[in-house]
Amino acid sequence: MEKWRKNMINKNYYRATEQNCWTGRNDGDDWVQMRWWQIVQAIQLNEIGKEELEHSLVFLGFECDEGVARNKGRVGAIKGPESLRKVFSNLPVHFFPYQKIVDLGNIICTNKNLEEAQKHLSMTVAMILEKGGFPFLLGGGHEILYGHSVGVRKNYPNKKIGIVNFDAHFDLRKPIENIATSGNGFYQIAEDCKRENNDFLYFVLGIQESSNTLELFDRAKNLDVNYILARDIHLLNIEKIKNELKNFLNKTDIVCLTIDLDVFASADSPGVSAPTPNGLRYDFVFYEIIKCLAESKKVVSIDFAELNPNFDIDHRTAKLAANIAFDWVNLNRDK
Ligand SMILES: N=CN[C@@H](CCC(=O)O)C(=O)O
Ligand SMILES: [Mn+2]
Ligand SMILES: [Mn+2]
Repeated sequence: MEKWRKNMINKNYYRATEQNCWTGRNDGDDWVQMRWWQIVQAIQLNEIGKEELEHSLVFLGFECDEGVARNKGRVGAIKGPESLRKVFSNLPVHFFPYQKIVDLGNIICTNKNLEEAQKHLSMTVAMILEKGGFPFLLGGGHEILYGHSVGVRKNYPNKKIGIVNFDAHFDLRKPIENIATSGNGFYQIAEDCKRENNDFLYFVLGIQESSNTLELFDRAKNLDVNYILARDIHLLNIEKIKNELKNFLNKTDIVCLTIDLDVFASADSPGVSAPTPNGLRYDFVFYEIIKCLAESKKVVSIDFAELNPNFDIDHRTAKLAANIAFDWVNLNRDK
């Protein structure tokens, strides 16, 4: 029996999604009338065969905010996956029959054992990739990133893996006694890279000077992190940003994309642990960056992190994430 399958039969870290959680407005059954809820197929982890994930976008939730709690943030991201599924449900289908969507359910962390939950996440991500799917991960605190990236590394041990992060924060805190949090995922990855003799290829866009200490800036410099401040992400700089991103992408074979929703302005994205009043907008510039990533054809997986429905006025943050998801799928559809 495959290792991931054996582990998943122990249900401590996994909850399947019921098909009926995918529901929404019904405009009819013709494919030009359809919404995502009508095409998503909920499949239990232990039921899948190879053909079911091939060329599929595969949702996998990470019901966890233990990393946020350990980082002294506002908890609530454990309910992020549920909220994301709700807003994704009503998105119109602009790609059928090009794109199949599967929902594999959630990795859960109900016992504070974050490290074990991250292991299960990584195992499942590796399995999805191995079976030809595109992991589309629904957080969860930004501790989702570590499990995500370890899973990608498992499946691609010899590739140059770049990580592109949209975030107000570097997430380069030094772990105390090896404890994972939502604020140290990139430090953990940097350490792994050092140990395994891999390049640490990290590009982060949207950094706020006022949300990161000089120590973190220093660490970013020492680790050769490419970063662009939120303040420098605007129309006048668009060619420069795209060039920097393309130069980074050229150093990589494949890329994981992670979107910490606190990168956006808190007016648009209030539902996070650490809101950012002067964050990014989802405007033309952000779309151009996403388009540049899609055109590279190097992105193998995505996660959305830090959605905290407790503070999400009008579901603004979840809907913003849904818009990114919508654009991402349409930018990548086969024409
Ligand atoms: N995931 C990262 N979170 C931020 C939290 C900042 C805050 O709570 O204000 C960090 O660790 O720096
Ligand atoms: Mn952040
Ligand atoms: Mn983060």
